[in-house]
Amino acid sequence: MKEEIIRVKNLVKKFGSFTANDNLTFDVYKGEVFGFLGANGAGKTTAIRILSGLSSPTSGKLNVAGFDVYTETEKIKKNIGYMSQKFSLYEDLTVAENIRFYAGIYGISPKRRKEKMGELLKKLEMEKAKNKLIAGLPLGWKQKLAFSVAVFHEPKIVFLDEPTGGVDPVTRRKFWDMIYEAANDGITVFVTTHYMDEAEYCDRVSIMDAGKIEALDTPAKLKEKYNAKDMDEVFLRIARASPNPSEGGGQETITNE
Ligand SMILES: Nc1ncnc2c1ncn2[C@@H]1O[C@H](COP(=O)(O)OP(=O)(O)OP(=O)(O)O)[C@@H](O)[C@H]1O
Repeated sequence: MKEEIIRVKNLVKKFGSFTANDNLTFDVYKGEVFGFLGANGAGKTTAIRILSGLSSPTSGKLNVAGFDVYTETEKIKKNIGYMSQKFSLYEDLTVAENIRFYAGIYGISPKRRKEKMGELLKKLEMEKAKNKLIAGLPLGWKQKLAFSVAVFHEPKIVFLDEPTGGVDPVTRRKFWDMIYEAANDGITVFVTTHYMDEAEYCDRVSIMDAGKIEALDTPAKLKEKYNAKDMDEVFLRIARASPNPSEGGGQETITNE
């Protein structure tokens, strides 16, 4: 039996008279890798911020990891991890300082933190970079570390908002190995991406356009339904460019390299 770990019913988020999330209804199952796709400005980050307890919905019924998004945001924050392309690590702190900082936020004991930090640095092959400032690290390393820090406290769900932006395909593939590893450990992965090859790696994919979910299914079923050879074709049939290019809009689908 599939168990819903995220339940969203009729989510509406308005900014003034503008509707960024227009009546979204969907569930995410425990342990799945759920792709949350849409063109720039479709409303993905807005929904992720709400699901992470960082912003309030205008209306709708939402439950994340067993907690209500209106009244139990602190509990939600303890049970999730969050990584965005724009905000993740502190550039002016070292690798070890960042790990310590996030472990502290999530209430991990110093003993456990020490053990886990050793394991993590070994796994990432970053033992020698332990005392280096984040600012000087290659982007691919930063992303791997940001992801590891986001799941350091073994959350039930990790939200990844465009985690692989700007890195080469090989680094992206390696990043996805880490995503699968987390999913195998039982962490539900909720991920946004503009890379359509990554959409193929997801168990299920939702595609948003102008604040609405236009399609939601497995990549195989979506390709069948839209008679498309790949997810890039599916995406282009569904998603349009943002209506307001000054808000970072415009189509930005990145196809398979
Ligand atoms: N705080 C805010 N106030 C007003 N409008 C906002 C606010 N936050 C987001 N928006 C608008 O809501 C819409 C959806 O934005 P959102 O960032 O959720 O899109 P997105 O799908 O994540 O896009 P991208 O792929 O570019 O990250 C955009 O038109 C954006 O300008």
